[in-house]
Amino acid sequence: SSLWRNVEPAPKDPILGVTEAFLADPTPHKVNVGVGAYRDNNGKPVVLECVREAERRIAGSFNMEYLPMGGSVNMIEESLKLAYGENSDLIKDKRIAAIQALSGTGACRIFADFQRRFCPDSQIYIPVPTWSNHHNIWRDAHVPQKMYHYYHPETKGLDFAALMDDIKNAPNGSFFLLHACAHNPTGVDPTEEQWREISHQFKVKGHFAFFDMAYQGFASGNPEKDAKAIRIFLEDGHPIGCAQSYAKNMGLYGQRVGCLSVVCEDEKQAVAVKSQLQQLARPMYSNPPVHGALVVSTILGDPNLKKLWLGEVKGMADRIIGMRTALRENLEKLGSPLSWEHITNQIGMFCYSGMTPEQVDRLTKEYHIYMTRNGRISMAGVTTGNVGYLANAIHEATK
Ligand SMILES: Cc1ncc(COP(=O)(O)O)c(CNOCC(=O)O)c1O
Repeated sequence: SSLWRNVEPAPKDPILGVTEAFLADPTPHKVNVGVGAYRDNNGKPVVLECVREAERRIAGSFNMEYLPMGGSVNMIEESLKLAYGENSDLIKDKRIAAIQALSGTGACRIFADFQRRFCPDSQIYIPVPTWSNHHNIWRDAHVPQKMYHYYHPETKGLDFAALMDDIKNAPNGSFFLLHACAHNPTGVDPTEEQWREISHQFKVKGHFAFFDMAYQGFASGNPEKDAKAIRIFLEDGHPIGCAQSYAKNMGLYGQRVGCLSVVCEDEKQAVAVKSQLQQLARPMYSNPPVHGALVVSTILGDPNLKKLWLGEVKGMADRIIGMRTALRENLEKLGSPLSWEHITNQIGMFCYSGMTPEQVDRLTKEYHIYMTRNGRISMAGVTTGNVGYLANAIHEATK
């Protein structure tokens, strides 16, 4: 139609574009360490046994009626216990407004729209670098973005001093987006002590913390440990916001299951806030899908299935941690002149290798290894079968 003549092709998504290029490559020994999705040691996607068992249990037993606008009550309850703790007083006092979201992306987006609607003059401080889609989400919510220092290129670790300066220099009551664990793309997380200092400074400044927790359990293998940053902020009395996702830690990528929660002053405020979160969902997609939420609440609601899940999520984390060690050791065995300590210091799905876009291009052209041009390696794509090949290519490209 002539109406769309001025519609330009959208720019390629930096992450999904890598997968397209990988799929188009006919080379048999090609390696995909681009997309952030777990793969087993044969490079294959994994459906957790706890998920298959939950599916078996619910098969034929649920109807196709609409969920309430806020989504599955059971899934929300289980999600809040996971993020805030089994014995959280905030849950007991009904101070948390929460809705089922379309995975982590949906949770971030509804929050961004909520922030825009109820704090129209606010901005959001986003770490440098961050998951590329964060910029799109708050842009489309019309919330102006500011950057805060996070990654330190020289040490390939956290630039804590610069981070604290930005927190101190931001206007009082600023909104900050924080990765709860397994920072994407750097794999660099503050230590527990650093989180305590950040929380203290947020208190002094009256800043608002919005935690994006897309990897709880997937980082260390222990969901309680991976929620430590949130628990520190809660102990300090911060009224945080939190986006949860079951894409990675339960392998429910395509089921789009997540939860958005906002800590309120009291039950009355939580009821009001929840009703407004639902109002944002209503014109966007009306209500969320049934199946994935039922899988999550079946697993988390059954002690045996939850135990099975805890073992499986630890298994995924352990495999990745093992590949970090293997990649680093292979590079050191090759006599690389560079330090690769950051490969094992970093945590979660990704290793921020420090390779330049040109070096990444060489890996792709000469070795058919695919990763985003920022040098981020999705460790889930590394296997005992390709780690030697990958190390050799990285060594050749960086020596
Ligand atoms: C920090 C963060 N938040 C949120 C999300 C949202 O994930 P989802 O909406 O699937 O729950 C993701 C998923 N990232 O996708 C993998 C990649 O970077 O290659 C994420 O990394």
